Amino acid sequence: MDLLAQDLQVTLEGNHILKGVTLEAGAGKLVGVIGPNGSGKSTLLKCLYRQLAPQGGAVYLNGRDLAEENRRESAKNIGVVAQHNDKGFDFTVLDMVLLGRSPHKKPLERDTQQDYAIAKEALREVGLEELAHRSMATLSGGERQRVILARALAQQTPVLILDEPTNHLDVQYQLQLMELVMGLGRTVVAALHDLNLAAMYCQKLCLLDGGRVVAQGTPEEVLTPARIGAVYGVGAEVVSASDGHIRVLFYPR
Ligand SMILES: Nc1ncnc2c1ncn2[C@@H]1O[C@H](COP(=O)(O)OP(=O)(O)OP(=O)(O)O)[C@@H](O)[C@H]1O
Repeated sequence: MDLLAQDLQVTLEGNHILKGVTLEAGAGKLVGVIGPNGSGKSTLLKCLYRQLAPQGGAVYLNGRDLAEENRRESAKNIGVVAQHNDKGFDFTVLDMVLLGRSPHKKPLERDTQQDYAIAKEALREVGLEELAHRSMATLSGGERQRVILARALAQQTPVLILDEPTNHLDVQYQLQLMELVMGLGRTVVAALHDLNLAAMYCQKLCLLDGGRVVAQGTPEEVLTPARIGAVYGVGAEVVSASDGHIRVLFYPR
């Protein structure tokens, strides 16, 4: 599915946070949203998954304005891994992942064998099938993050919105998660702090600064030393790695 955010304007408590942000994620593409702290990445993502209604502009899914769809319909199309996953400590891991099935069911409808099979498969994909019956309260931060991804996978949506999905993950799981997400063939928009993960896995990057898009394009087009210096205030060197992707080295100024 094709996702288009067009000219989004968001003002929160009198502060103009998004100032005309346009972002397009073509079907099956992995698009990274990057930018310094406070640049508006989470705010943009919240508009995409409808936690926030922009004061101006609109979000279109395959050309249809999301604001005109009911939320249940949107939840069948858009899965989310948000930044603060501090709810649901009373749940087991499997129950948490089964919640991903709820947009596909009627209110109070019981989970079917198929729901269980989908939830278990999602747990297997994130490497946590052995923790299915553990309480969420006993998990490490990284394990919890992977459960939340499994819940979004179990939702089986064509679009995934991920807000710093590699938060809390060690380097092995960071790479595993990005490989998994890339291999899904779904439309993914992910806010990422790690510019090297962004360069390795995203087909397209959207760089935000002060609530505006300052560059959009391939990692090679967006991640230039001059632009990184201007936006992040650090020295940077961009090198070609043996895997064919660029990497950025950082230096204090
Ligand atoms: N509810 C709110 N009321 C007022 N200001 C807000 C609100 N939510 C966010 N902001 C402000 O909007 C700006 C953008 O925040 P946002 O969380 O989108 O940035 P971000 O790029 O995701 O940052 P980070 O990398 O630190 O997670 C920040 O200055 C933040 O303080």
